[in-house]
Amino acid sequence: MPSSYQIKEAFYTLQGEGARSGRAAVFCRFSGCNLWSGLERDRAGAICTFCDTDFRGTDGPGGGRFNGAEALAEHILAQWIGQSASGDGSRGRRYVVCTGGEPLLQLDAALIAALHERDFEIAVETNGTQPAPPGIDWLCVSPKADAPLALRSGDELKLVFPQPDAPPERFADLDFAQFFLQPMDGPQRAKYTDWAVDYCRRHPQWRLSLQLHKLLGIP
Ligand SMILES: C[S@@+](CC[C@H](N)C(=O)[O-])C[C@H]1O[C@@H](n2cnc3c(N)ncnc32)[C@H](O)[C@@H]1O
Ligand SMILES: Nc1nc2[nH]cc(C(=O)O)c2c(=O)[nH]1
Ligand code: SF4
Ligand SMILES: [Mg+2]
Repeated sequence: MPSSYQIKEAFYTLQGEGARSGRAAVFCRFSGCNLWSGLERDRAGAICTFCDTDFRGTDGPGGGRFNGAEALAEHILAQWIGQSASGDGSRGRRYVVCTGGEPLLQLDAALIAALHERDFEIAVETNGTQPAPPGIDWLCVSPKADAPLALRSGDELKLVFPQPDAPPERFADLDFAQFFLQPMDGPQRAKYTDWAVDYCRRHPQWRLSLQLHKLLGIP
C-alpha cells in the first residue's frame, strides 16, 4: 500500500535560514510534530515551547492529503516555477526543503526516490530526534534542549538561541560541516539577536542565521 502524506502547506520561496539562505526552493511543510501538538493550550507543557510555525492539519496554501509518493512529488514539482539554468544542469537545480512540523515522521524512501526522479535536490529541516532515511542531500538539524538527538552528524547544525539548557558548547563537537545560531523569534528577538552576535564574535565556529524571510516579509 502506498504511503499517505499529510501536508500543511507547499509554496515556492527563498530559503531564509542557514547556509543556503537566499536559494529558491519549494517548501513542503509536513503536518504534525513529535515535540508539540501545535495547540497553544499545550505549548507551555510541550518539549519544544518556542515554535514559530502553524503545522496542524492540511488546510494551508498548497496543503492536502496525498496518496502515494508520486502524487506528492508531482504536486511539489507543480510549485517549482524557476527556470533551469543553461550548462551542465547543476546550476539552478530544482530544490525542495522538507520541513514541518517534523518532516522525518513522514519522509520516506519512496518520496525521496520520486523527488530525485524529478531532478530535485532534497533538503530537510529536522529537530534531530528521528532517524533519517538514506538519500537526503542536505540535512539541517536544529536541536531542542529537552529532546535527545538521534542525528549527530549532517550538513548544518542550526541552534535556536538562547535555550537555557542547550548552550552551543553542548553541540560544538558534533560532526556537522557548519554551525549556526539563529536568534529565537518572539518578543525578545532584538535582545537575543544581540546576544547571538556577541557569541558568534567570540566563538568563530558559529555563524549567525537571521530569518531572512521574516525580515523581507515573504513566506
Ligand atoms: C518550524 S521548524 C520545523 C522543522 C523541525 N521540526 C525543526 O524544529 O527543526 C523550522 C526551523 O525553525 C526554527 N524555529 C522554530 N521556532 C523558532 C523561533 N521562535 N525562532 C527562531 N527559529 C525558530 C527551528 O528550530 C527550525 O530550525
Ligand atoms: N523562507 C523560509 N525559509 C525557511 N527556512 C526554514 C523554514 C521553516 O519553517 O522550516 C522556512 C520558512 O518557513 N520560510
Ligand atoms: S520541533 Fe520544530 S516543528 Fe516541532 S514544535 Fe519545535 S520548532 Fe516547531
Ligand atoms: Mg519557518
